[in-house]
Amino acid sequence: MTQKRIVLSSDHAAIDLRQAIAKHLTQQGYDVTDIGPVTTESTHYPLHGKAAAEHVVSGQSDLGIILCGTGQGIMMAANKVPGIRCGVCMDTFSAKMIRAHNNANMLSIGARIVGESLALELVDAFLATEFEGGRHATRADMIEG
Ligand SMILES: O=C(CO)[C@H](O)[C@H](O)[C@H](O)COP(=O)(O)O
Repeated sequence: MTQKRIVLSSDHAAIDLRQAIAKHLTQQGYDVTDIGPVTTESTHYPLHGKAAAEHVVSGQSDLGIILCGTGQGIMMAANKVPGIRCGVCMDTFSAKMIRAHNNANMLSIGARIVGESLALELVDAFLATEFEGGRHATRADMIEG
């Protein structure tokens, strides 16, 4: 099944890259919900990671893409929400594999590490890949605890 509804969020470190991703996905026909923030005023990544994660687990979006300076802090915050499996990716192989093997429902990107061109490739790889299930479902289920 194609996952069409995508929620985006970030902290202040990733506003421009997040908006470029939103434009890219909208052009491809995805139903994008960008929950901000919209200014570069300093903010707190845990708030935005949690808000995007709750958008996914509540069923308002199928998948989420979140960003902060490194991608790490906002990923940690998202993963605290039960039902979220989020990984930070800097290469397209990982972006595919967190879907294929880990059934990740969120992707995190570090805007102070990854440029726009690679970020769009990461997003495309993540969204184009389906979970393979089988032995990977057994393992993904074990993560839920
Ligand atoms: O990368 C981050 C967390 O993993 C966030 O972007 C933080 O905001 C960063 O650590 C600190 O950024 P700041 O602009 O120096 O406040």
